[in-house]
Amino acid sequence: MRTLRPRTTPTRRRRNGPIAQTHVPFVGLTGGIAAGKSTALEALRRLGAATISSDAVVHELYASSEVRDLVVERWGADVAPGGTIDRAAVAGHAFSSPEERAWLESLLWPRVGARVAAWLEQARTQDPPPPAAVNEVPLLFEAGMEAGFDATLVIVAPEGLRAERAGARGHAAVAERTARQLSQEEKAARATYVVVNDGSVEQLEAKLSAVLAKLTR
Ligand SMILES: CC(C)(COP(=O)(O)OP(=O)(O)OC[C@H]1O[C@@H](n2cnc3c(N)ncnc32)[C@H](O)[C@@H]1O)[C@@H](O)C(=O)NCCC(=O)NCCS
Ligand SMILES: Nc1ncnc2c1ncn2[C@@H]1O[C@H](COP(=O)(O)OP(=O)(O)OP(=O)(O)O)[C@@H](O)[C@H]1O
Repeated sequence: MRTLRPRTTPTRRRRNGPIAQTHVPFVGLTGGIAAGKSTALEALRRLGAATISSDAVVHELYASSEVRDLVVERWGADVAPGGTIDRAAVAGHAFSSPEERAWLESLLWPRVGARVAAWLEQARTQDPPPPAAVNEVPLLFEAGMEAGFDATLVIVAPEGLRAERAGARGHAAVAERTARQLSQEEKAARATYVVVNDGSVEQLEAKLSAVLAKLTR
């Protein structure tokens, strides 16, 4: 995927002072299935960060006729009953073979990258600047995207808790998705920051607040 760093560092005029250089760190948030990525992203939003989820962008893209029509052309009208994409049906095709999965990823990832780049440019003009601009990207390391971020943050959770939460979700093809992902340990080893989500949401938020403090120090 493309690098999302801006070409210039924005400048900002302080209310009673000279022009200040600001740099809003661009943070990639990732983790395994049901580790708590979205819960962490929401907590970071409450803590003042600008946030965007690549999963949510993918879901928006399916609502566009361009993406819907390309998916229907490949896998047939059954994946969009009544003209609306059925993501479980798409998952059934996408995870049926590495070729089908690669086709879907090559369709979506460049479009997600373009939307995130536009969002980042906008987030960096916010006044006051947010403490960080955080992008939740499930396949951050698998896609080799880490160089595009100022820092990466991995959410990990005990395997049992994750399995329980993933089961409750009812996603299609969970085993096939997991097989395409690095293990939690591998993700954690590559990360700038690791947060263990093994307590309450409030405890998770406190740990994320400490990470934000380190980022902005
Ligand atoms: C397969 C799809 C239709 C399933 O939709 P669904 O609503 O069931 O799941 P959702 O999009 O919310 O994703 C949930 C989780 O599944 C896992 N997952 C999604 N896509 C992939 C993938 N290509 N490989 C491995 N795991 C994946 C991630 O852990 C993600 O957080 C959808 O995930 C998709 O279009 N994926 C391909 C694009 C992609 O790679 N997205 C992830 C990074 S941008
Ligand atoms: N600390 C926590 N306490 C209680 N429930 C939690 C906690 N963290 C996450 N959950 C719950 O676990 C489920 C999975 O969390 P979440 O959706 O944040 O994970 P995810 O990594 O984004 O999942 P996915 O891979 O499906 O996109 C959700 O129902 C969420 O509400």
